[in-house]
Amino acid sequence: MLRRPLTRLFHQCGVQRVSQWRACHTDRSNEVLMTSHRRLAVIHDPALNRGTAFSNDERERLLLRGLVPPRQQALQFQVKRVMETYERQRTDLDKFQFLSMLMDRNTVLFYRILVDYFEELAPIVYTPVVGEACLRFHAIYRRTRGMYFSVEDRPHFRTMVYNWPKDEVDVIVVTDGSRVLSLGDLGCNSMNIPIGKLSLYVSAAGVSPSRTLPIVLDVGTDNLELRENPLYLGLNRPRLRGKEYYDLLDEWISAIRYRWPNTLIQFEDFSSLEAETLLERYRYTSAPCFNDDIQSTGCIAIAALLSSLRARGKIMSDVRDEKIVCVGAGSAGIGVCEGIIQVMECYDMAREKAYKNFYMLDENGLLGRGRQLNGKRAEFCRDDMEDGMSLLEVVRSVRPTVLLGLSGVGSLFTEDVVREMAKHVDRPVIFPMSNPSKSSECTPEEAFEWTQGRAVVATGSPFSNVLLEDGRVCYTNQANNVYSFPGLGLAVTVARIACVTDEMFLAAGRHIAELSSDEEVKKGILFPPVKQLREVSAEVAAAVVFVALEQGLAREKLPAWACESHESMVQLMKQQMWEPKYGHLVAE
Ligand SMILES: NC(=O)C1=CN([C@@H]2O[C@H](COP(=O)(O)OP(=O)(O)OC[C@H]3O[C@@H](n4cnc5c(N)ncnc54)[C@H](OP(=O)(O)O)[C@@H]3O)[C@@H](O)[C@H]2O)C=CC1
Ligand SMILES: CC(=O)C(=O)O
Ligand SMILES: [Mg+2]
Repeated sequence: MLRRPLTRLFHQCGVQRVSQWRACHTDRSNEVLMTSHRRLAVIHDPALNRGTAFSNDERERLLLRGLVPPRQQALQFQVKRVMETYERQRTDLDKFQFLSMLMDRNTVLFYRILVDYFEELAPIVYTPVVGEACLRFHAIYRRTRGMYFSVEDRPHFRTMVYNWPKDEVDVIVVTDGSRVLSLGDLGCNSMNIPIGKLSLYVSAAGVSPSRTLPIVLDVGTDNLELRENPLYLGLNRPRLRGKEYYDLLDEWISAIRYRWPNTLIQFEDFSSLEAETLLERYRYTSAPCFNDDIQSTGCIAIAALLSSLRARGKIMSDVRDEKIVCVGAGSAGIGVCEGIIQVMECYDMAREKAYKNFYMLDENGLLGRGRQLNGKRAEFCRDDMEDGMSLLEVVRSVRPTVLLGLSGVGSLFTEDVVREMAKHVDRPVIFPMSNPSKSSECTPEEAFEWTQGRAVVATGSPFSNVLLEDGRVCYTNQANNVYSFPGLGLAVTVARIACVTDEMFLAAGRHIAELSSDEEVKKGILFPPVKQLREVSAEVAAAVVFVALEQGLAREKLPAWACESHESMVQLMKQQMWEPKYGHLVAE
């Protein structure tokens, strides 16, 4: 990606004269993989392995003759074989494991099928199945991937970062496993989350896989069941908290920055208090970082809401008139409502006034009069309403236009609630955004049935469209932060963005809202489907880069032609994407 050019192409050289080999992906990113391995070492390195696809020439030069079956096969036939075996896996968890093993075996082949069959495979490597895989991580563990930094490693953080074999890392996704989807504290079992997120950076935005690094911070867990399980792979100690926790995080981030000063860090699935504190602590002081659950979720919610205005025949500035009930006042709920407030501000609404459009509930009901709260939550507290009102009472009294679910609790949007809402609005906007699927506040089927197909629906995990009894098809959307973070990562990598700002997510969200045609949005299709995520990511990346240029945060000098228009910037972003295909092997 706008970096090292290919140096020496060396096809013809004989093996005796060659001491080192370089596997080179002649993809558009001009990425060069270095290796001094030969024979089985090449086959056992997923970044270099190409299994039956090694050419005769490569077999000769890498001393692989006889170590792979004789017939040379093109990638497309490998894809066919892999997909046939994949289809034979019995359960979703079997499919997850099958794909993990493929990822460990052959990077190009893994990403080829992930890109080509994205719609079918994303729910396996990502939500919902990744949740099940985290619950079972200790039981199904096969091979290490990424890095673990535990409390006990603390004195070694600065040196252990050098144990990672790559000098160049574009994106790190890190979790402390304290709030994994809606599954709670899973400690070290959370590793599949950063791995899954990074596989989306690669497949959905063309970030180079060799430049990604998944990390778990093992600061202990309060999940006693896991701790007492002899197969659990994390430390058997309670979670570190307070000053000690933040000191450890400071040391970790300083070690990371010591080796990789410009790498993008994505904070993922930290529990709310830590998520918000860490974001405020590092967002402006340390090179690019963001919190996915707060900021990227805000981005896709902005997109879904603005697009829903189009679906309802309104204009974008009508966002100021929305009455929004948000169930869930954690990092995602706050991130989403904060994002929508920023949109309202864009349409000249004062922030203090904008808060009045929101009604937020937590486990104790409405955040109302007299509730003692800290931080951003306090701003959403309604002094004009009784504290603790139930969701049904709130919906009855407020008559909301929008109902958001970010509670992590399935089935909270009951028939009573949805029918009550639908009495007062033509097209109720219902976004049950919690993950995984069983935590969805309602299913699209329920939302459509209880509103006679009038609802505009977007869920966090994927659900199918719904066929009503009268033959109408009702469309569902996946309002998931996967629409946001891969494109952001591509933008940060290509333009070497120094700092990730809220304005970048805002611009991306507003742009995604315009990607569907009028005809599509009228049907309730709010943005392009996940199978078009590569295109969406290029659009998101372009929108983000323009904000970075405006804010003086892009350190890379981008080609002038690309800066001429949004379309040209999209073009540049597409050109910079890593493509899963075999390049030529070249020698050093
Ligand atoms: N679609 C997407 O892209 C994304 C979805 N999410 C999903 O959002 C959900 C929440 O994430 P996050 O905010 O980080 O989690 P948190 O645990 O921080 O927050 C959950 C919030 O829901 C509240 N809550 C719990 N039970 C109820 C209930 N019965 N009624 C009303 N409110 C309730 C909690 O209340 P209290 O504070 O009292 O405990 C808390 O405010 C998860 O399922 C996550 O997977 C997250 C990020 C992205
Ligand atoms: C999607 C996501 O980030 C979450 O559910 O936490
Ligand atoms: Mg998350």
